[in-house]
Amino acid sequence: MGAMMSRFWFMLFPAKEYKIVVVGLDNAGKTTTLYKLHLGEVVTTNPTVGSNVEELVYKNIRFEVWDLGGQERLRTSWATYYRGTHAVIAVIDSSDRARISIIKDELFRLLGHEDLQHSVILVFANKQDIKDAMTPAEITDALSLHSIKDHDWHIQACCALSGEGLYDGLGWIAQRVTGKAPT
Ligand SMILES: Nc1nc2c(ncn2[C@@H]2O[C@H](COP(=O)(O)OP(=O)(O)OP(=O)(O)O)[C@@H](O)[C@H]2O)c(=O)[nH]1
Ligand SMILES: [Mg+2]
Repeated sequence: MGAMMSRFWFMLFPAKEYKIVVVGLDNAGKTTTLYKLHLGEVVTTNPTVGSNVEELVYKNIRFEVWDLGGQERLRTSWATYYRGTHAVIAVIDSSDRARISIIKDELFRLLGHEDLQHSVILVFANKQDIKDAMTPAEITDALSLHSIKDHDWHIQACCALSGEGLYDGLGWIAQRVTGKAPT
């Protein structure tokens, strides 16, 4: 009876789901991040063409997470995923110094999009396990994150292979989108 009641309740009042889009250049580690969070495992990835979408539940909060392909020819289609987005995760390959200015340009283009006006921005400084990876402070400077005034943003060091830092980042998003302190 209890299960039936809770099912009925859920049908009447479905729990809110928050939408996250995951962007970043090809090879940044977006798909690895999504599946490490979803399955708790490192999956073998191929470059994403189009998108992957999975539901994550974290601290009773449901997220619909869209992982987008980062190759240059695919970036123009990122905007087709933006509507209804509560949070953007920008995954950075912290060892890819040569292309940090490219993702900076993509990030600022995205910040100007009207469908993301109310979205919060989490930057994952991924691949911290690689020797000589840029630190979060270096990436903050390189991306001019302090110049972002119209969006709430946060940078989190992480390693998608070990999972280190991923839940800290998701916790920040959870707290920002629900307005509640994490429990
Ligand atoms: N050393 C290291 N390698 C990582 C890490 N995260 C991901 N990788 C590797 O980076 C490569 C690319 O990872 P993907 O997750 O496929 O990258 P992506 O951002 O989804 O790439 P696209 O789908 O092409 O946009 C894979 O070989 C991953 O194993 C990390 O934290 N450290
Ligand atoms: Mg991918």
